[in-house]
Amino acid sequence: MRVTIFGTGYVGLVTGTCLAEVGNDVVCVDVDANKIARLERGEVPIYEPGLEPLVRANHASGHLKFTTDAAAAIEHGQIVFIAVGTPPDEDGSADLSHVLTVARTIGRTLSRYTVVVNKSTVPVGTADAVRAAISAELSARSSEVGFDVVSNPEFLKEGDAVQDCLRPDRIVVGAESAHAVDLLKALYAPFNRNHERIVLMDVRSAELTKYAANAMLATKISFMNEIANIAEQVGADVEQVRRGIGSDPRIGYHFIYPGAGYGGSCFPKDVKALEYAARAHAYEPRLLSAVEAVNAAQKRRLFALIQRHFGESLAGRTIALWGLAFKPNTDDMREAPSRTLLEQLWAAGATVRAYDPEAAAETRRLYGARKDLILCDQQYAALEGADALVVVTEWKAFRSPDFERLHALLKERVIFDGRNIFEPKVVEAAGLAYYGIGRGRSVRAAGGVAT
Ligand SMILES: NC(=O)c1ccc[n+]([C@@H]2O[C@H](COP(=O)([O-])OP(=O)(O)OC[C@H]3O[C@@H](n4cnc5c(N)ncnc54)[C@H](O)[C@@H]3O)[C@@H](O)[C@H]2O)c1
Ligand SMILES: O=c1ccn([C@@H]2O[C@H](COP(=O)(O)OP(=O)(O)O[C@H]3O[C@H](CO)[C@@H](O)[C@H](O)[C@H]3O)[C@@H](O)[C@H]2O)c(=O)[nH]1
Repeated sequence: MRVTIFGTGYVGLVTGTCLAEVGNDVVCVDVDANKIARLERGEVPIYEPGLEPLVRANHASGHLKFTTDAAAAIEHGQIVFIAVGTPPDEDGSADLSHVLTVARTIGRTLSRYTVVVNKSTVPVGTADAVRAAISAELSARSSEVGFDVVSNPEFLKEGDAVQDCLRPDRIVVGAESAHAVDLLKALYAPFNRNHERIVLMDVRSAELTKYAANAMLATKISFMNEIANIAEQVGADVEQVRRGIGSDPRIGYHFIYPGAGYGGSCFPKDVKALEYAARAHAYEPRLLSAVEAVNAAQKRRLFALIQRHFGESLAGRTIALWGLAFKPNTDDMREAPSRTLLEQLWAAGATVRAYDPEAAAETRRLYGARKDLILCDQQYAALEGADALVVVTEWKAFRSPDFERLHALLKERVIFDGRNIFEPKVVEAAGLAYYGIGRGRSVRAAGGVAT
């Protein structure tokens, strides 16, 4: 099939590449000429495991093309995907300007029946707005070309994006047109072989399904962070509690890891956008507000533990950070808990020595050169001259460190484990003080309950 994808970010590039991989002819279009030039040279602008070789192979075979020429791209596609950003506006609502710009471009160019598929995360009613924007442009040039608008939200996770796209656990399709449904079924057939993954529904329900999924996952995390904070106060270990509740299949082991708070480009913005939409429809979303408030406080938790350990002033202290990306296997720093911690540490006068396997360049782009940030290219180099180690992102390489080396390098011999990846007893046996998230017993042993 001939497919066009607007937007070559995480969603557009991964979707386009996976569709090309199964034999479709895909044209990816972006307004960012620099990004397109890099992709043309075989450079993938994001770190996403497994993506670069697939992009290169499909580009070389001619199945995957990149362009800034929107009109030519629209001409190409039987199916045109919209996969552009929907960032939060100042009031928390989803900014639909990129989506609607693409819709207008489609309306100005369309010359034959096309199925327009919205993959961006958008509030309920956006498909109607996209349809209206295309229709207005078609009427302006007295064109009667037919088209359908379908909602097909994306559920891929950064760091696992290629696998999620090649092996989706569900493909939500919200459509009113039987012809559009048939076309999408045919397009997704290679990803839908072992059992039926397509969940068909009406357009508005599909739009809401995306927000419901992210809000549910964010709720699980905030719930668990709340339990962790209670565990800390009452002297229980949330890791034992996590295993105790996860074994109940109604609860499950997924997405109940407490930590430094959820970040990334999706959960924070999507919870806010759903809250905004609820209020716009005269419903007060009390649970969503609490999910967000718990998360905002959780992002400040590590700093509270560090400050309590060192006393009021951190001026002159050097803190080593392992992990800057919002989660492992990505270089994405959007809404990363590390950013809250960095900014709090700097405001308190501390210097940070940080190591992340992939996010150093992004950190440099965000913060520029500053003398209270030293980006190290090796995980133990971050510890040189540092008072304490803070684990912010649970990269695999951090899971089994050489604790004797940590003991030798750290001046104050204390570890703040923001992802609970270490066993407190093992750390303490190596002569280091241990603070985790919600691990009350060791918090007490190390000098008091944190508030
Ligand atoms: N990142 C994820 O893991 C993820 C997963 C599921 C859904 N989503 C949703 O998918 C959408 C895209 O997210 P993303 O992370 O891929 O965004 P992104 O910011 O990585 O990429 C968006 C791309 O769209 C391009 N763009 C903007 N306006 C354009 C236009 N008029 N024409 C062509 N290109 C244009 C930008 O230049 C950019 O390259 C968002 O709504 C997001 O919420 C993201
Ligand atoms: O038990 C957990 C699981 C995750 N997180 C944090 O939650 C955030 C988001 O993680 P994850 O969901 O793995 O990454 P995303 O790439 O943001 O993916 C989410 O957001 C995407 C964009 O909408 C959706 O498509 C995905 O289904 C959804 O998982 C990260 O900061 C994680 O550290 C926790 O704190 N505890």
